[in-house]
Amino acid sequence: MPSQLPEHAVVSLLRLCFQTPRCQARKLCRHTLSRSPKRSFHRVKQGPSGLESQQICYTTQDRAADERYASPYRTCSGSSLGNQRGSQLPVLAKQQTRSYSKGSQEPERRFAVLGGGITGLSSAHYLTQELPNAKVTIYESGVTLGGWLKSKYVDVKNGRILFEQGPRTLRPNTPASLATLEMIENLGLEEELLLTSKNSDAAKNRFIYYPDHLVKMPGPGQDLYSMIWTVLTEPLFKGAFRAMLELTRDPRSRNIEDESIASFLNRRFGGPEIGDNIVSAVMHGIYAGDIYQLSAKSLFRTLWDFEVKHGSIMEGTGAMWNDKLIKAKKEREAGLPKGLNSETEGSLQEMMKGASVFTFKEGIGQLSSGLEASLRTNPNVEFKTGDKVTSVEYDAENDGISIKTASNQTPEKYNQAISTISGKTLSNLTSSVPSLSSMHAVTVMVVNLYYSDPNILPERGFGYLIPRSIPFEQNPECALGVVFDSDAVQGQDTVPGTKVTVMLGGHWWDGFDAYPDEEEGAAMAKTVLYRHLKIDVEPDAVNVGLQKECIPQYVVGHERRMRAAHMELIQGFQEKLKVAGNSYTGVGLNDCVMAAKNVVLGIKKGGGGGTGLEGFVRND
Ligand SMILES: C=Cc1c2[nH]c(c1C)Cc1[nH]c(c(CCC(=O)O)c1C)Cc1[nH]c(c(C)c1CCC(=O)O)Cc1[nH]c(c(C)c1C=C)C2
Repeated sequence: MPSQLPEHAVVSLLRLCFQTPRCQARKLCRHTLSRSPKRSFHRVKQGPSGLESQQICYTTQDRAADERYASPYRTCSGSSLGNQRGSQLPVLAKQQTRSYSKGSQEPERRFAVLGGGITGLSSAHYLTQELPNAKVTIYESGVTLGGWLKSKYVDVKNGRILFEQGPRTLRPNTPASLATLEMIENLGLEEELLLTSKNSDAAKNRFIYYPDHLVKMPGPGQDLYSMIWTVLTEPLFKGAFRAMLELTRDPRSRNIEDESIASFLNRRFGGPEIGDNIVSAVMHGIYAGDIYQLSAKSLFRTLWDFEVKHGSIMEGTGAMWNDKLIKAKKEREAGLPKGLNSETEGSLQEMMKGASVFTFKEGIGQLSSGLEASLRTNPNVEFKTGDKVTSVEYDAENDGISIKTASNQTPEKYNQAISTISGKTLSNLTSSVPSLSSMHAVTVMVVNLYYSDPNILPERGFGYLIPRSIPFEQNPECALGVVFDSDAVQGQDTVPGTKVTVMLGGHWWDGFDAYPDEEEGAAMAKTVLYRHLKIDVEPDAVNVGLQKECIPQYVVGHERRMRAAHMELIQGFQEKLKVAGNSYTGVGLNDCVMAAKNVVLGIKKGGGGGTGLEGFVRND
């Protein structure tokens, strides 16, 4: 019996849905939630950094021991590992920075980078690499750098464990990952990498909770018979066979400029089940967002284009697989290993070919701390932290940018600036980009839990997601999903055990003006784990963080809004202000690094250099 049969068309479609969008792209779709639990929690305190985030951690052995937080590895509020390492300027293993270009005769130019998160640090990195005579000032309103990358060690009995409050892993084998891998090599961080194998449980097993149990998603390596059995017997796949008729449905009318993911899937698959049950879960796991608001054109670009180009999504998917098979055959005939060519041989890319995801030995924060450490050794780079930018204006006299901060009302002048702060925040600093003012981002409460028992999970895998179709009574906590961290990444903790992260809120908390506090969040997470996984033991360590407005939502009309913002940046700033970051061209970490690189390459190329949003113009 063959164990690796070619993938079924439906499975191919699902995998496409699981791809990180390579989004390029105002009408806000009507909020069609059948339920919107407007619970009121008491207001949380403001976090100390510019990002509105708040954390508390305690162990069940010693919750009240506040003095624990004196240790940098245990400090809760904003002192992530990455930040802590960076602020002490550690000598990273093999820390080195190789130049991309040498001996440049470039005139000295002053650049401002707004935001000290991963996009800001990457932008500064590329500016120093590509334009060696650039003087770079990084503005960060918080006191620490690294943005949403928040890795933190917590002491537990007999050892320490790593908790991630933001992104935890990166995908290595996507076009967007190339820039990140190149940057990792450039920073000399290769030896710090931790890879999760494609053969691991985490790579093979991803679950959706529906209606009252975990259902394994069909994926590579699964045999066709068990896939068919799952699709036939699990209520999760209701509507899958009707979905086959997609092939026979007419493509959309040219008048539809964009629509919500729910509307797109409903139209193509003849009912809401696939969207509400499967796709809504996946969108919870990437955007913590609502498929009735998120843009199909922006986030499902490939499928969106298939509909028009091939007449149906299924036909497009078939054609795509055919092209892939032809390409693989050609590569085989040329004697090259799968997916590689002579340029990638021996590189990190080759090393990554067996990996499903990767991170660093001391957490994802090592990337930002590595960048920060490298930038701090560069005399051309200046950091301005703990000071809020209050205005960004076009400086007509010098054809540049002038920036004011809370502590300095005398404008600082720059030749150009790269804004990596959220689109909405930027629109509040200038009257020239009104199109970004309606951008919205969701808030997620992230609850990390550690149990010393390594065998309490009923299944091994990456974790599970919870679709919108789970009734409120069964998910009053508004849980989005649970990551099985101890399976997803191995090698970061010094003691065995089970580590999970429960994510709460997202779009379910849209419109809330107060959120659960840390104790409530911890209690809610434990209730979720009991209801879904029957975990009834107390965790040995808990770490709760409220990540305010952490994931921008690319809602219907995102492309049009980005095109308008592009024009506004040209008109209002003569292309001297560029934008990059998760508000625009993808919410993933890889997307952010790639956006930073593209913006800097645009500047290097000369001319206007673009705005960072020119892809939306070409894309239409
Ligand atoms: C349950 C909530 C969330 C989980 N992760 C995130 C949320 C809101 C955030 C997130 N996850 C991904 C991204 C994109 C990052 C990138 O690619 O660099 C973000 C911002 C990746 C991702 N996670 C899942 C999928 C299908 C993807 C797309 C890329 C990929 O295939 O890796 C699934 C997933 N996320 C979570 C769980 C529990 C889960 C699946 C079981 C947690």
